[in-house]
Amino acid sequence: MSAAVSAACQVGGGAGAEAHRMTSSAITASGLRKAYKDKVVLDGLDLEVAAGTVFSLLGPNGAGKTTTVNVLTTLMKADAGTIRVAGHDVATETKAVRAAIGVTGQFAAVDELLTGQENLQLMADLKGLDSGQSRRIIGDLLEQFDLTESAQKLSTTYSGGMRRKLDLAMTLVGKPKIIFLDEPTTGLDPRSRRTMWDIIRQLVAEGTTIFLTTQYLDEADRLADKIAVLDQGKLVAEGTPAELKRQIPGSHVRFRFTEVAEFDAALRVLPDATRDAEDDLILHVPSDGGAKSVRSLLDQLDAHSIDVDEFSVHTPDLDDVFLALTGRTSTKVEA
Ligand SMILES: Nc1ncnc2c1ncn2[C@@H]1O[C@H](COP(=O)(O)OP(=O)(O)OP(=O)(O)O)[C@@H](O)[C@H]1O
Repeated sequence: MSAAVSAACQVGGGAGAEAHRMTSSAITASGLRKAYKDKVVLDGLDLEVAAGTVFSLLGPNGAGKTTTVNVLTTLMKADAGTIRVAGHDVATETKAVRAAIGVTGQFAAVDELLTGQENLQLMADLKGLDSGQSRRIIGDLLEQFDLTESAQKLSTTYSGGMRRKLDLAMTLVGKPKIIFLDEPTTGLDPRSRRTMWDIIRQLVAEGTTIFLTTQYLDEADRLADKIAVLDQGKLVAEGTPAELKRQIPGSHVRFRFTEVAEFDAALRVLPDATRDAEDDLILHVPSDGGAKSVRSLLDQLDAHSIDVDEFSVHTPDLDDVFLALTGRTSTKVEA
């Protein structure tokens, strides 16, 4: 999402200027369709995001995530389908939708010629806050985002992490009920990423709804109440992280042997074992991965004097889910 897009949405938000009707669904979309000429990008999408939760939209590059966000945030018109955001129809109540949402893009909407404080002040002025209100809100946000010390410095001197935090802080000036976060931690170091996660959790604890697109599956795993996987314009799976993980083959223990003879013997002793596709000294044995089951497998090998070089327990993560559902490895996993 471009800075212009991000800025347009932020400007559109209005500090609670318009009371909006909040239902238990913050966002509902049904039959969403969008095509660029004859290329269908969203092919009858249905979405439901409960208020006060984190909803994560995952998908490979080009799946249609940004198009979905653009349509939900009024920046682009859908070809068909109905969408309600914060209780308002996106097609006919654009202003009310914009007043209820904030959008933070991958590319910061931060003005580099201004200091951190001035950027926040600009947002406060755009929202029409009086000076008392804006001083209090800006002070609180600078403190919450650990930016107080850098507040008087030009934002061009900020690190990537600080700019993203400032970008999100600017979105929060208007106290949006629903925030669209487009890849909020891409390129951040692990510490900044954790700070961002804490901020997101705190926002949700206060009742904000977060619509998160991310290329980090572990991020969706940690933050999302519900995940939807988009592939070629359709949702191929939807559920809690645990539900999605249950949809794919379960955990297993991986044994490595040093000798082919040991490997062959183990294959005879452990009837459920299967060969690794790439390494002919590795076996996989289905298991819940618990200490008891692993000990029992090791005891069986021991009883036949079979030496194991090393073993590891593998439980499915969202990467496995993504691979199983889309036939592609996702994206990136945090180091
Ligand atoms: N303005 C446009 N005109 C034509 N095709 C477009 C336009 N915008 C996007 N597309 C195409 O629509 C598809 C979906 O794009 P979109 O940006 O929504 O995907 P995405 O899931 O956000 O991808 P990424 O993870 O790479 O950002 C892609 O194939 C893209 O090339």
